Amino acid sequence: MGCWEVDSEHPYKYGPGGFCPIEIGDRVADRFIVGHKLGYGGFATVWLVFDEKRRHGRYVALKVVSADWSEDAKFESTKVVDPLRGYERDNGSPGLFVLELERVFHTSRNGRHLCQVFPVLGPALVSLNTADFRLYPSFVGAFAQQLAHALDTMHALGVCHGDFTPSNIAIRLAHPLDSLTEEQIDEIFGPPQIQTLEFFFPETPSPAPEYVVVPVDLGRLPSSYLSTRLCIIDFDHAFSTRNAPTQLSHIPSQYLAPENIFTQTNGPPADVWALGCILYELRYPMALFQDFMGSSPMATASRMCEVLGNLPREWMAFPFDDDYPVHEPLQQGIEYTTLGDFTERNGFTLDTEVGLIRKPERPVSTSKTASGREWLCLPVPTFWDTAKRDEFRARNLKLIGKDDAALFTDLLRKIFDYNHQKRITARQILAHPWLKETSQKPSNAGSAASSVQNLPVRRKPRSNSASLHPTSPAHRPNTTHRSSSTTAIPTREVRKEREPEKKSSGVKHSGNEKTQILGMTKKKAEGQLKK
Ligand SMILES: Nc1ncnc2c1ncn2[C@@H]1O[C@H](COP(=O)(O)OP(=O)(O)OP(=O)(O)O)[C@@H](O)[C@H]1O
Repeated sequence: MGCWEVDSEHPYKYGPGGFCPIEIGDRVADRFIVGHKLGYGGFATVWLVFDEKRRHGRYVALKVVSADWSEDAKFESTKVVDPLRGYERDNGSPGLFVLELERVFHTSRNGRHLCQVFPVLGPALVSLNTADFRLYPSFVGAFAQQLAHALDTMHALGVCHGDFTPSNIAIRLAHPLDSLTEEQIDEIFGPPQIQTLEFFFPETPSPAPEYVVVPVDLGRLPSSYLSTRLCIIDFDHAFSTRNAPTQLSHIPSQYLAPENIFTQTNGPPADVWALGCILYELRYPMALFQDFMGSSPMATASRMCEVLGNLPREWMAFPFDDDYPVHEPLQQGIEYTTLGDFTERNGFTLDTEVGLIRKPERPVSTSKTASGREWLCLPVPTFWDTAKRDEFRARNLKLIGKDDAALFTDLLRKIFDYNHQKRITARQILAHPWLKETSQKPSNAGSAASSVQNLPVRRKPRSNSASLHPTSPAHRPNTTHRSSSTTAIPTREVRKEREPEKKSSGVKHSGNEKTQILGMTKKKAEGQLKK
């Protein structure tokens, strides 16, 4: 298929049993009119839809699951999350966990798709700390506290998330979008951006839509629409702590816990490991165990060795085939690799990695109409000129202090214990001094109870971001920069160049010239395609 650089699901996801072909303006399940794309994952596409029946409001998020994954046996997890549903009911909403409001089915030429109705949420964490945007430190402590609390609650209720990543954590809206007209929503998000697929699917009828859509940047919502509360989504891979599966986790490689890679063990400690990865990513725009050369369990394990020191001896000698651990009997004639063969070290230990964290300075703003992204993040322009980049950093991105670094490293070391039985629990994380320090700073933006008035004061933005037409550079979609070098030694600088590759939800999209811009309705879309 070749490389696919557009920020959308890969076209190969479409086919019998695969993703549901959906275009802007389509009517799904005889009821939902598709307005914009909100996101995509390995199993589904998620859309901002207008609900003709308005059972849960005018706009909802519709997650349309691939046909094979929609079969009864594969959404068993809904029973698993019953304790979370009960918790939400007892503790009032909106709460920590976002569970489906309703489910319907839709039949496409690729099969029968489960469509889950959810409330519309704000930006996912994955889009808040990237090469182009840095989350203000005032949010870091509050978010860390909420995440540890969510995990602690889940584990206390006997549920493991199993896919705890920055893509599955989102900011709740302060209030629904329902007072906005479709035109106002279009003004906020701009016209949908698409990539046509005729090259991939010359046959008719094609199993794919005519084009795929780049997800909107939910950070373009005015800040008044965003709360400071995080919530956890996507419980598709959740399981009961009493019945943990023995298998390689579905979680993306860079969040895999070592015991999962080497012994297929799943459970609360693996969620905690993933939380450690997320805490680091709240502060640094790159995954800690993301290898420069690519994403796989072996690449992750080798990064663990680099950052944390060698794994136990038996794991260093564990066989991998094609970068995946081999848990079946070994076969003759196959050349397996082991981590023992991996000797490369570039000196990036946990201490040096944490020492590289820079805090963005918050420009003070009082404007409530600034875009959510401006309120949450410092935009970082792309500098090709090193002097300019250094000047920008010196002015806006300050290295974290020694005390902060020492406390944060201490917490991460306790989380990244290779022995999952000795690993700190979510509850113990809540009591760790780093969390206490950072979540109680006076400038803090978001204890669960804080309101917009308690937030740090903000200076009026330089641009006309008060309008519903976001025009500042921070609002414009960014072009993903990809390093063409795959042979260079993975120095920190080179890895930074590659930062944008890992985050692909909501904000970034390819600079591919063929990506087109469309209006909201299908009619408009068709008109553009004919041009
Ligand atoms: N209710 C929502 N409101 C806004 N955006 C959403 C909502 N639900 C999901 N999204 C966006 O869609 C993306 C994909 O959703 P989700 O993680 O549920 O799909 P998935 O196919 O199950 O993903 P995965 O590969 O992680 O299992 C999310 O990362 C998020 O950016």
